[in-house]
Amino acid sequence: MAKPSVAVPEVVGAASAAQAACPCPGTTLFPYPPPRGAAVVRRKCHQLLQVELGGMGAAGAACWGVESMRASSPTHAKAAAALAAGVDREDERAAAAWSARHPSALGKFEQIVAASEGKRIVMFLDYDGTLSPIVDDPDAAFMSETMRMAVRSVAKHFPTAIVSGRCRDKVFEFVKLAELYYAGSHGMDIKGPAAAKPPSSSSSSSSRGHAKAARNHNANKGGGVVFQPASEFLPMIEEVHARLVETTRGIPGAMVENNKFCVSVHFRRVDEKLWAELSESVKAVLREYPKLRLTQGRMVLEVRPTIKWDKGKALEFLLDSLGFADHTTVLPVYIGDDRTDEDAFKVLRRRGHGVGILVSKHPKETNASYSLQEPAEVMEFLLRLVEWKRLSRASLRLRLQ
Ligand SMILES: O=P(O)(O)OC[C@H]1O[C@H](O[C@H]2O[C@H](CO)[C@@H](O)[C@H](O)[C@H]2O)[C@H](O)[C@@H](O)[C@@H]1O
Repeated sequence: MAKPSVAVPEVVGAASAAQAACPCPGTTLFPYPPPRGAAVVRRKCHQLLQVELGGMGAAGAACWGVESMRASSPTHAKAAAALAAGVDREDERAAAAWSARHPSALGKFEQIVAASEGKRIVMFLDYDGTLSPIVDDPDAAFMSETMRMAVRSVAKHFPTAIVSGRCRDKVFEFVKLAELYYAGSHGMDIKGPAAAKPPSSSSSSSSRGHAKAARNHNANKGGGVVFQPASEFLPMIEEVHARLVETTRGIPGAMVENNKFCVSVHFRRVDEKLWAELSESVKAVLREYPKLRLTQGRMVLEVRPTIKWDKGKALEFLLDSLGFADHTTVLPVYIGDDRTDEDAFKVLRRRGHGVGILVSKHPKETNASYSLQEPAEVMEFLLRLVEWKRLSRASLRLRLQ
């Protein structure tokens, strides 16, 4: 009889309080800086709803603005100052409750590996904020050589995928490991290593759900999987990218990044006084493209197709098409820091199978079960996994002698 995949702490408390106070059913809140108690969460509700409205398409996007942009990254100077300003008792209690619900994946390492007993771990890693620290210049978000070595070691033992909002080629330039799977453009551009196992036709129910999608993918020459569910949007994204470059040209610090199937408009280096103007310019362009929607990440506005595809779908697609859908033999582990990673955490939670790990220094609404504070802890976790695997293999060899 298969063991349960992993103990998943319930998400209750502050989040529930916030959701109860919010008028939109099903709205999930991911505030930056994180609220430190239910009362704060309630006060912030309106602002946070505005953040999430970014996910409701260009029309919905018209509702949100500077407040949500201001709330979009804990690295924002004012947010950092607020966090440094002191922590009261209520804050401390809320932080402790959050840590109990999302304990450190390092502290609970034994629990996580116990859940993988008899199963193959499949590793999914976000890039920015997970493998590389958040920096001002998106083109300079380099990964350290030690992190690269850790990921390489992990990939030797476990099938490993990078799932990023970035263009796939760009994230590959940063990671530089040919042996991995890559899902770029928030999962809309998936490619496996040349020597990857060809997609199998698994018969699990979730696989059947992806049957149509899977029919669209092609085998690489070397047998790897390639899947681009938003390919029809390519010309539109090119056009919108050019329009956004043009329209934001006069706003110092604004940067428009072409991520192939989506576009990022960065405002990390834009003076806060100009955020309203920037967001208005982006929304004005998007009004002409009803098939595109606007979401928000860490100090970035993200323009993407309205198709129902996200990092969660990419995770399911990879699991299903590579023959890793069977929860009795596979344990997916997903590590990410951003709102877009929540789609993947939700999938793991819904399947009741797998380990979601949020990278965040601060309490933050999440569907992940565990937490790690920063990329340095991600690296430590990866190295511990490698060491654990090495030791368990060695002990198995001894037992077989
Ligand atoms: O899914 P991810 O791999 O986390 O990609 C999400 C976005 O990451 C990048 O932007 C973020 O990181 C930059 C570098 O640290 C930072 O300057 C920016 O403020 C962050 O939002 C990337 O540039 C975006 O295109 C991705 O959508």
